[in-house]
Amino acid sequence: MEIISLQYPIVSSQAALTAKPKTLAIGHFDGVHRGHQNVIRHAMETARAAGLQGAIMTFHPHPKEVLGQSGQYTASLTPLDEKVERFRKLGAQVVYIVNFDLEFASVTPADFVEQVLRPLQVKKATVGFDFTFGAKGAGKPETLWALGEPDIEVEIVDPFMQDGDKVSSTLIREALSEGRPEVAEQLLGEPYQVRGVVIHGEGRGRTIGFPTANIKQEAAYVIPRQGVYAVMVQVDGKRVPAVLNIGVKPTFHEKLPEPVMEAHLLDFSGDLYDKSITVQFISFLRSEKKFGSIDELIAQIKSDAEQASSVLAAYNKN
Ligand SMILES: Cc1cc2nc3c(=O)[nH]c(=O)nc-3n(C[C@H](O)[C@H](O)[C@H](O)COP(=O)(O)O)c2cc1C
Ligand SMILES: Nc1ncnc2c1ncn2[C@@H]1O[C@H](COP(=O)(O)OP(=O)(O)O)[C@@H](O)[C@H]1O
Repeated sequence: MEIISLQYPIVSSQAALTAKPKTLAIGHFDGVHRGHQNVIRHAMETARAAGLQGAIMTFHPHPKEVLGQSGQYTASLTPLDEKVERFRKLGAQVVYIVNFDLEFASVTPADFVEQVLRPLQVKKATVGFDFTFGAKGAGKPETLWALGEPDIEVEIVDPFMQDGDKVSSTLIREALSEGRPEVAEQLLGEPYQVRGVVIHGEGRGRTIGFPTANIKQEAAYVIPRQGVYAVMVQVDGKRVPAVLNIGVKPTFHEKLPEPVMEAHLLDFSGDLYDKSITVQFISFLRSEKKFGSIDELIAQIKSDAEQASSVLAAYNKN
C-alpha cells in the first residue's frame, strides 16, 4: 500500500503526474467504524470489478479542529497512523492524506473535483450518504455526483444501521464518555483501543501489591469516562488481561491536574517501562472513589482484579 501526503494545490505534484485510474473512497473516517468499513469495502469491490486501483482519501488534521468549531475534535478515536493501518487491512492500494489547512478549507466543491479528483484520475468516487466537502461543507454527495459528470461516477452508500441507530463516530464518542465500551466495540467492530508508552508513575503501585503501568498516550485520543475497567493489554505481541483505572487518585491527591491511565496486568510480572502497549477497553467496572485508608483501596483493587479476571475469561471465550 502506498501512502501519499497531498498539499493543495496538487495539479503539478508527483502524485498527480503519476496517478493511475482509480476508485476513491473519500472521508474523514475517524474510528474506521463499521459504517466507514462498509463505504471502504464498497469502493474496493467496485475497484476490483472495474479493474481500477482501490484508493482512500482522508483529511488531516480533522477539519473541525482546524476550523475551531468543536474542541472535542482535538481528540480522535483513531490517530492518523492507526487509521492508515486499518485502511491497509481493508485492502486499500493507495491512501491519500490531504493536509487540511485553511487554504484547502476554502476550496469550492467544483474546484475540489477539478483540481483534486480529476488530476488524481478518479473514475469512481464512493462516499457515505452524509459526506460533505468543499468550503463551508457546502458540497453534498449529490453535488459530487453532478460535478463529476460525465466521467466520474459517484456511488453513495446508505447509512449503516445497528439496533435502529446509524453507526457514527459521535455515537461511539458518546458511548465511551458514558463508560459503555461494549457499545463502542459493537459500532467499531472491535474493542476501542488506546496506544501509548509506559512511563514512571509515583512508584506506589508495587508497594501496595498492585504495580501499575502508567500509560502516556501516543496521540490525542478520545478518553473514555473515568473509572475502573476490565481491559486487554497488548505488549510484546501478547494479549494480557488487565484491570485499569482512569482517574485522579483521590485517595492520595486533593487535585491531580490531569487524569492518569494505569493498568495492572493480571498474573504478570516483568519490566514494562518504555514499552509501547495497546489497551483495549472491554468492560466498565466502577467509578473511582476516595478511600479512607490504603487498606480499603487495596481490598477494592483486589476485588476489581478478580472481577476483571472473570469478565475477561468470559469475553475471551466468545
Ligand atoms: C484497578 C485499580 C483501581 C483503582 N481505583 C482507585 C480508586 O478508586 N481510588 C483511588 O484513589 N485510586 C485508585 N487507583 C489508583 C491507585 O491509587 C494507584 O494505582 C496507586 O496509587 C499507584 O500509583 P502509581 O502507579 O502512580 O504509583 C486504582 C488503581 C487500579 C489499578
Ligand atoms: N503485573 C504488572 N502490571 C503492571 N506493571 C507491572 C506488573 N509487574 C511489574 N510491573 C512493572 O512495574 C511498574 C509499575 O510499578 P509501580 O510501583 O506502579 O510504579 P510506577 O508508579 O512507576 O508505575 C510497571 O511500569 C512495570 O514495569
